[in-house]
Amino acid sequence: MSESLDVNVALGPRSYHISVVSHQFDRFAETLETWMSQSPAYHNAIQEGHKTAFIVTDRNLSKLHTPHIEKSLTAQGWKWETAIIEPGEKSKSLPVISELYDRLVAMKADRQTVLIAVGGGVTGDAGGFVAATYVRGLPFVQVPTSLLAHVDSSVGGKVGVNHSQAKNLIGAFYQPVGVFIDTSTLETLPERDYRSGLAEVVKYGVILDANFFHYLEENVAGLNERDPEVLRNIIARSCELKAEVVEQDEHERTGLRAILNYGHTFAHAFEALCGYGELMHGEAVAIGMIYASTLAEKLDLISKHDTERQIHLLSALGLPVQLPEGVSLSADDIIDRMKLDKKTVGGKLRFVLPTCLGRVEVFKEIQEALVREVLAELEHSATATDDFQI
Ligand SMILES: NC(=O)c1ccc[n+]([C@@H]2O[C@H](COP(=O)([O-])OP(=O)(O)OC[C@H]3O[C@@H](n4cnc5c(N)ncnc54)[C@H](O)[C@@H]3O)[C@@H](O)[C@H]2O)c1
Ligand SMILES: O=C(O)C(=O)C[C@@H](O)[C@H](O)[C@H](O)COP(=O)(O)O
Ligand SMILES: [Zn+2]
Repeated sequence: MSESLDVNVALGPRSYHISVVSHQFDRFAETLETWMSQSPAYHNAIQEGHKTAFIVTDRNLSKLHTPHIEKSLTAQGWKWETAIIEPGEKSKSLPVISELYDRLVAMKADRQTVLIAVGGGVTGDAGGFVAATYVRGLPFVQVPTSLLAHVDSSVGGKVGVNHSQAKNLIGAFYQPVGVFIDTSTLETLPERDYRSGLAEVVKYGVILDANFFHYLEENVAGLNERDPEVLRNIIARSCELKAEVVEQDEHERTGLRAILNYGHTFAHAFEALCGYGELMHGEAVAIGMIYASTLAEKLDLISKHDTERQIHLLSALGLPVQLPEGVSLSADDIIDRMKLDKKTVGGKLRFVLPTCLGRVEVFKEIQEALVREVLAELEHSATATDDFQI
């Protein structure tokens, strides 16, 4: 994976680059300066020599890859401070955000202080929310280190934290100045976190690209072995697909961007009800996609065979396709939590459902009774090919 690759996210004055490289952390600060110089909002900072950064990272990354970023910044004459948050979903919370604000106050950060999030989706979402809100906006750079963050969370500008009742309920749309993906970080990513990222990759195949779905089916072995060439292909294609959607509907106003939420209406309810961090986000999305696809079957939108292909691929990638053994959630609770989903309007649930592999639509008038049928059916079904436990 030596060649570098660049995906552009074209959003007018908020356009930015996603740079996909391998073993090139020593070039990070140089790349950052190039991006800032090209940005209409921040080119003055570099010209005037303001080179101060606030790094947000989690405790695991602080011992692995964050030191490379710090070293690169120092070599290029930057001053920086690092704030370390605890790993895991519980850090996507307002108390953690508040602690980060305190650190920025203590270092007398100003509007030219660059916030660099080094970590998985949790660090990117929480760090990004701080960047969006502190002094009404700091320049923000994503250095994603998990597969999920490479293919999804670092791109598109959704930042925020969870409410105890619902995922990502408090947040903003705030685009980064650039996304620096060094795929070498995947060498240290634990297995469960790696597989969680694969769920969002499968999602892109179902919602937008049947050929990509087929590519994933054909490359299960390479995916399971983290084959560098396969990884590079899936990261690049996922970023391209997400960029195309975000470019057309940055703020999820037309409904197009909502397609990226396939499986998430169920998934977010499961994550909140199981307790944040019990199910990984990607695991919940894998299960949620099968619930959504089953709902689509009931509406005669998709064939049983197409749901089975998803079950088969997700299972082959070591992902759950039903709630873990021992987890029993009431339908009332699930529907209650789904009503807090950001797609819900006037108390009516909206679902992103497949009409074939490679295509989904947003459906606004789904009978609650049908959703209850799916919840009841799948709670006791034996769809998974492997047992999965959290
Ligand atoms: N903003 C978006 O568009 C978007 C998209 C998808 C998901 N998300 C959010 O992303 C979060 C999930 O992200 P995640 O799966 O990356 O979780 P995470 O940030 O909790 O990372 C998972 C675990 O992997 C560790 N880790 C990360 N990179 C590592 C590496 N290279 N080596 C060793 N350990 C490493 C972390 O320390 C953590 O323990 C969820 O909160 C989800 O809601 C956001
Ligand atoms: O970027 C998007 O848009 C997505 O929906 C991507 C999702 O994978 C991601 O989990 C996102 O955080 C969900 O957003 P939300 O608006 O449903 O909270
Ligand atoms: Zn997601």
